[in-house]
Amino acid sequence: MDTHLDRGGPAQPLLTLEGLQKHFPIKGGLLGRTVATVRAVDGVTFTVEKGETLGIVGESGCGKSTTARLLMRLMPPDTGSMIFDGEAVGEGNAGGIALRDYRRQVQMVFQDSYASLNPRLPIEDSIAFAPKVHGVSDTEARTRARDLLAAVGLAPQSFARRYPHELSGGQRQRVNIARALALRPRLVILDEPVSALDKSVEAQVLNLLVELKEQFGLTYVFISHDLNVVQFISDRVLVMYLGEVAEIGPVDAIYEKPAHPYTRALLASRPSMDPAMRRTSPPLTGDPPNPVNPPSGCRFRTRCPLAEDICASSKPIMADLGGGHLAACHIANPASGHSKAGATA
Ligand SMILES: Nc1ncnc2c1ncn2[C@@H]1O[C@H](COP(=O)(O)OP(=O)(O)OP(=O)(O)O)[C@@H](O)[C@H]1O
Repeated sequence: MDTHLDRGGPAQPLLTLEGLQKHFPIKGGLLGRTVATVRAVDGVTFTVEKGETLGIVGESGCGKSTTARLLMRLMPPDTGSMIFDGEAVGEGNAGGIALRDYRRQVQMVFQDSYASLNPRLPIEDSIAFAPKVHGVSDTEARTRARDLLAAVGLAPQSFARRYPHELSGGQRQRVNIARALALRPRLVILDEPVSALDKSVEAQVLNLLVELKEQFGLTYVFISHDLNVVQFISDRVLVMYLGEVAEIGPVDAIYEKPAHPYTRALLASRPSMDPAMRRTSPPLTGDPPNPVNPPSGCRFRTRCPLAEDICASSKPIMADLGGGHLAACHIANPASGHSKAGATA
C-alpha cells in the first residue's frame, strides 16, 4: 500500500537515481595499465514515476545502454544511489532491498530477440525458467508461461512447444516480453525493443506494450534512438548527451517546446521534422566528441550553434522550466542572464 498516496501527498517515485556514474577503464601496454577512461555515464540524476513510460533518447554512444544496465544492476555504478520504492538498492542487510529481490521486480527486454532465449528450449520452457528458479512449482510456472503467451498474442496451443528459430522476429520479441513478465515485475527496461523489427511489426509490438502496461500495472523505461517511437510510447522523455542528462520533461514539452539546443537539433534531424522548427534550429552535424575526453563546461558546446564563452568555462546546471521540464543549458535557462529567445521558442 502506498502511504504517500493514502495521505494525499505526492506519489513516491518508483525509482530514484542520483549522481549515477559508470566509467570504463581502457587498458593498454604490456602491463595492462589503465591508459584512459570512457565516461559512459557521468553523474546522471532522474526519477521513474509509478505507472509512467519514461523514454530515453540520444545518439549512439551517449550512454543509453549503460544506463539500462545500471538500472537492471547488471553491473554496479561507480558512485551514485538507486532508491527503489523508498528502499536503497543492493543493501538488503542494511534496511534496503536486496539485489535478488530488486532483480525480480525489474526486468529487461533487449533489441536482439534471439539473445535472451535458449535456442535448445521450447519457448514455454524459456518463459517458465525464471519463475522455477524463484521457487514456483513446475505446473504453476508452465501455467504462467501459457497465460503469458496468450497475453502477448501467441496462442499457447500452437506456440508453447515451438523453438525460437521457428518464430518470426516479431513473434520472438513477443516471447521475450512474456519472459520478462514471468516474474511479475513492476518495472520493465526496454532497450531498443522494436529497432530490429519491420515497421508494420514494430507498430503491433508497440501497441502490445501499451496494452500489457495497462493490464499488468507496469512502469516502463523505454530506450530508443528512434524519436518517433519514443514520442508515441512515452509520458516523459529524457535526452542524454555524452553520458549526461541534457533535458527531461513531459513528452509534449520535449517535442513541442524543446529547450536544449541538442534536443532541438535531434528533432530537426528527423526526416518528418516540422519545417518551421527546421528553420529556427539546424539539424545535427558531425559526431559526438570522444567520451574519453569530453569538452569542458557544456559537453554539447562544440556542436552548438548558440554556444557562448560561458558554455566552455562553466557546466550548466539543470534549470527548472516549469511543469516538470528541466534542461541543462546556460542559454535556455531564464535565470542565467544568457537566455536567448530562439533557445526556448
Ligand atoms: N564495457 C565497456 N567497456 C568500455 N567502453 C564501453 C563499455 N560499454 C560501453 N562503453 C562505451 O561507453 C559509451 C556509452 O556506450 P552505450 O552503449 O551506453 O551508449 P548507447 O547510447 O547505448 O549507444 P548505442 O545506441 O550505440 O547502443 C560508448 O563510448 C561505449 O563505447
